[in-house]
Amino acid sequence: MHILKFGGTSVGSVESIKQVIAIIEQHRQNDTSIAVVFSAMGGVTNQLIEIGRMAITGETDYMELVRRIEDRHFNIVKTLIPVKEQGKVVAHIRGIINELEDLLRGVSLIRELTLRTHDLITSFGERLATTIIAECVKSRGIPAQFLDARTIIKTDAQFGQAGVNYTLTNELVKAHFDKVAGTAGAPVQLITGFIGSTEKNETTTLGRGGSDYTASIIGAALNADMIDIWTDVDGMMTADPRKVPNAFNIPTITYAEAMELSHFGAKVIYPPSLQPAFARNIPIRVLNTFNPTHEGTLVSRTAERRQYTITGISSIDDIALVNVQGSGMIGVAGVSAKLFGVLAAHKISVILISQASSEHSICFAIDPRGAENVKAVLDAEFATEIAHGHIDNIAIERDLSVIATVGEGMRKSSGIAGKLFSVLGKNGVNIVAVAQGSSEINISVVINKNNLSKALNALHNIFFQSEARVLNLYLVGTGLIGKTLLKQIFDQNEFLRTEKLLKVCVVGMTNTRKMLLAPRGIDLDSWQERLLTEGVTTSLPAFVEKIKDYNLPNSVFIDCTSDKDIVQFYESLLDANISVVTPNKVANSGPYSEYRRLQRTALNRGVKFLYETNVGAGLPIINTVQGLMTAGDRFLKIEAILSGTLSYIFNTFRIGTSFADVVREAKEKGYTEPDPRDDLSGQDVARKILILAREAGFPLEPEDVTINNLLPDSCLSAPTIPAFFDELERNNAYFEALLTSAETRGEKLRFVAGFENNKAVIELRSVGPEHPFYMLSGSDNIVSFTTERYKERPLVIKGPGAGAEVTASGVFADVVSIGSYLA
Ligand SMILES: NC(=O)C1=CN([C@@H]2O[C@H](COP(=O)(O)OP(=O)(O)OC[C@H]3O[C@@H](n4cnc5c(N)ncnc54)[C@H](O)[C@@H]3O)[C@@H](O)[C@H]2O)C=CC1
Ligand SMILES: N[C@@H](CC=O)C(=O)O
Ligand code: NA
Repeated sequence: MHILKFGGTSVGSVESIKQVIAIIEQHRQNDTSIAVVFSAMGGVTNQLIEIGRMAITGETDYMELVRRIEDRHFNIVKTLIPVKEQGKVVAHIRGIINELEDLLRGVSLIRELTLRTHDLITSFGERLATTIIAECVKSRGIPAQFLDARTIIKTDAQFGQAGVNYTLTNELVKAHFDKVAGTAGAPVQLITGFIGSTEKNETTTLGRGGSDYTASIIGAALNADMIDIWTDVDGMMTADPRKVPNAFNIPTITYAEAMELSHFGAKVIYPPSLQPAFARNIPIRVLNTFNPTHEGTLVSRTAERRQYTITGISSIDDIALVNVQGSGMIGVAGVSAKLFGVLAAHKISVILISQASSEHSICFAIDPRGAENVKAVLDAEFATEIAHGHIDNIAIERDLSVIATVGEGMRKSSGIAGKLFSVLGKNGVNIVAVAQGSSEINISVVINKNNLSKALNALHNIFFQSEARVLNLYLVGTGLIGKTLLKQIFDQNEFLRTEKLLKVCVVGMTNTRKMLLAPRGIDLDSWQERLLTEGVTTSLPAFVEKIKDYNLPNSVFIDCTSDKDIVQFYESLLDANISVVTPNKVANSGPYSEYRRLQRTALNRGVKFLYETNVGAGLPIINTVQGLMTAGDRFLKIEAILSGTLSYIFNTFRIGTSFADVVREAKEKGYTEPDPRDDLSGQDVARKILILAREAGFPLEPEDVTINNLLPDSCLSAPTIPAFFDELERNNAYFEALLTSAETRGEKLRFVAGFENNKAVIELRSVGPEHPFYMLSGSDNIVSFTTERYKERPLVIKGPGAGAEVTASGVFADVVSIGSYLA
């Protein structure tokens, strides 16, 4: 025997009922013997409750609502039952509605609605729906029979949530089905869900999940092979898809997992109502009436081997935490008995409990609507202990959520809690309380409500690993480097997704004109167009505020500008657990205290502040220095060529050519700063040697760097970029003279930065063929580190140190390393 149960949405409309009939026909064709349980048409139970309420208050419009229910049912008859049979069915329905109307007239006369009558009124929903569907099924030539569950499910008289008399019920169910099996044609039993009756034949209802309960009771009594719960979603999902867009279907789940998940708000099924089936080890499938070929979710005693260690993540979005604490609780037996005793006596349901082994405090989560009441109750109950100072005041904390990570797989593997706390920590989600039952299949954490979505998505992303981890990027600056970076991300995304399980998603971008924020991602093959058409006028403060508001997990802010003002936002971004990656040297080359503060903030927040491209573009210079420092080496001397622009210029400039033109070429090749005066003035190199010295452990200030000028004063003081180029033209002879003097000695011009004995000096030198800096070409940078461990021969890094591709690539590598760190 196979039991099918269809919920309210499955029987809510003409179309869905057609679908239901098709599913029943399918089973008949497959020759499975079935019994089918139905809920009321979607919304009808609530309408009946409302009608009852109106009837006692004497509001007469309730008849209008009754008419609406009647019409909805008549409409099914008119569309799904052949005309010649309609009269009979309409009369039948009318008869049932008359009975309801008589009952309501009684209620409105005596102005009283007992729970008993309330149950009777609500029973009409299932009775009407099942009656009609039975007629529809029969009119299709399928042998079928309406079965009023009140004749087989016997309960006590606890109206509203009646307790089932299993002994009697099981007997009646078996007897009925035995009798049906002996009947010619063995008609399919179409059964009203949700209702039963007392021994005195008074109508009762079975409480929450009532129709599932009916299916479960009958399935258990008949020892069914399977129970199918037909609903309007493709089974249970790894998380609520409204909160976690990447959630997906769970093919198999155990009873225990289903129970834990549903306690934490996953509402597809209500497992307590399936208890009779669980007890008999009857598998239950959750299926979608509107997508009947989908495999749905199989709930059974043991789940098959899983790909993931956890099965699902669920949450209760709004809870309050009650904290009872005090020195008088330590080692005193009976405090928790008293506490939970009084909560039970006041019918206060506790969602989660946590007590540390110090016994100094117990905290528990409750529905926030009851928080005031709980406080009053506990204040009264513990008045003496509070007065004597044994217990501090009872404290209530609000605006919290609880997230439950559930899975049988957690029982056997270590590191799950570590992963969970680590991912929340790296995303700046503070954990207010934790609970793990000894069954080990649920770890619950209480967090601030405003972090709920971020936490759910971050956890889902990390635990369901075959799904790529998402990095959410916000890019400021879509100039040379920014644009190249976007292109590189676009080209590399597929590789990162498949090979590194990393999904890099650009969710915001801005330049000086327009900004665009799109938490669902911006397509990188058309970002220019989107920024132009959908972007709004740039406001950096607004952009940053929005980033914080979105509170997306694994967020990275990328500054691809050379702007000085933007730097002021770094600290607050890091503070909000957003990593920062930048080629912009401004932040790291201001006052030492500011440099230090950013480092500290990132460290304290567990996020990253990365700037490999501050020195030597994509060359691994900063990482190398940091690596040596971490390993305890000490820096003695740094000597370097750190300007790609100046390297290019001195490798290209020849007597008889225009120095200004060579500078223009460097700019066109993407080597210069947005303002090339920064390069030629030595400013850019000064920043770099300062940053290197700081990374090497020396707290230098900008004024500790001496720049021996390369340019004549008139060039240095040029007020605009065009004026600067004019001055360069005018001073061509000066540059030729520099070059000639070097060449006559067989040397080359090099703009060298040096750091030794706490002093940094930058100057133009001419070096001979024996010098390691002689053999450079193009935009090459070179840096030579003499350290305690690299004393005899220095550690040297050399290669192109400027240009769009190599710089963007260095920025990209920083971004990807954050992806690995977060994983
Ligand atoms: N070119 C190279 O080889 C290297 C460059 N860098 C650094 O990369 C950074 C970017 O350089 P480029 O791309 O060449 O500059 P760029 O001038 O081509 O682009 C700068 C972008 O930033 C935007 N921007 C500037 N201020 C802004 C603000 N306040 N709000 C929003 N957007 C703003 C501009 O609209 C533009 O889109 C600079 O800091 C530079 O020092 C670092 C290493 C190497
Ligand atoms: N303008 C810089 C670019 C890298 O920082 C240079 O020329 O080196
Ligand atoms: Na670098």
